[in-house]
Amino acid sequence: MHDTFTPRHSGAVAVIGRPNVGKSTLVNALVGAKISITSNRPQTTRHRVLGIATFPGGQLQLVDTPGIHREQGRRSAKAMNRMMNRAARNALDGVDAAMLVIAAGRWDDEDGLAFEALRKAGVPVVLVINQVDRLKDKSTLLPFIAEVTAGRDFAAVHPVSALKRSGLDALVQTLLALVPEGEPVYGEDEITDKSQRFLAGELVREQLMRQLGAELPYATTVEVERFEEEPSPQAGVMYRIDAVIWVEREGQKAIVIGKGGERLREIGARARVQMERLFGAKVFLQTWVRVREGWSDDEAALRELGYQE
Ligand SMILES: Nc1nc2c(ncn2[C@@H]2O[C@H](COP(=O)(O)OP(=O)(O)OP(=O)(O)O)[C@@H](O)[C@H]2O)c(=O)[nH]1
Repeated sequence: MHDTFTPRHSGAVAVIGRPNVGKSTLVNALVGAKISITSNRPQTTRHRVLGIATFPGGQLQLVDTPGIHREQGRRSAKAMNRMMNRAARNALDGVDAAMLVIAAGRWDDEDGLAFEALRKAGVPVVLVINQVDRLKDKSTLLPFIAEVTAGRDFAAVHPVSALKRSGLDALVQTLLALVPEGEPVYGEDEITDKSQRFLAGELVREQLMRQLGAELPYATTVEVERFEEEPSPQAGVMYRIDAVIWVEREGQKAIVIGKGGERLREIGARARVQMERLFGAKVFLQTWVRVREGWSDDEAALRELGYQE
């Protein structure tokens, strides 16, 4: 009740972490809907997706930043440091706080460099230790926290499980306290600044990654050619969605389609279920695979297909 008299807070929070630690799962859990795609294949996230999470105490605009903490191959520590500082400055422009997400029990030099870059950019950093549900021996958690936080001034440390949604309330309270006082920037029922059309494409891409795994050609993208909302006598509205999966070679097309078209059917069927859940309406989805040679090297083609690095 007395909440009415407490000022609300609102601000942007960057989500940073190595591939596969669970950033997208965390954003989805905080927002309460599926807006950022997840798979167990590293580097799933190619676009910055802003998740909007509104609570009684205020609103967090979550920026999923794939760039800053990417595996940099065998570069020297110095070059890597420079790159991270640059990436941090760009990605962090205008954010009020950052979450450095790690997986419980795992911390490496790259996490240390990311922390330094964040501190240099002047944002408070909350350490989010995700996947605590996977720890076999829970007594290892406290020594791990002690080791990671030694000499590093994190604004707060939160062990969580994004998958099981545990520890998230406390994390939200911390984040709200770190962002400035202010009224929500977005409406209460808004969950992302991305269009439904964009999200539909992402859900197809998620199924491609899940179902093809290592077989998936790197140069694959999804273009939503048609996205139409129609009145439906039974269900209010329904959506007609046509999605094209672009690959670079005929051989890759055969892989995506599968024997007798089985794989493509399965990809479409599962993506449709996810879309219906997200949009809360019936979806008719058609998917095609098309070949366009060399698109991944062609900047104009990339822009046309909706890439924004
Ligand atoms: N057990 C467990 N698994 C988790 C948890 N959070 C995420 N995962 C799993 O970890 C895998 C990677 O999760 P993502 O959310 O895609 O990871 P990400 O950090 O966004 O990955 P990129 O997009 O590649 O940067 C998925 O299979 C998730 O289901 C957690 O709290 N516990």
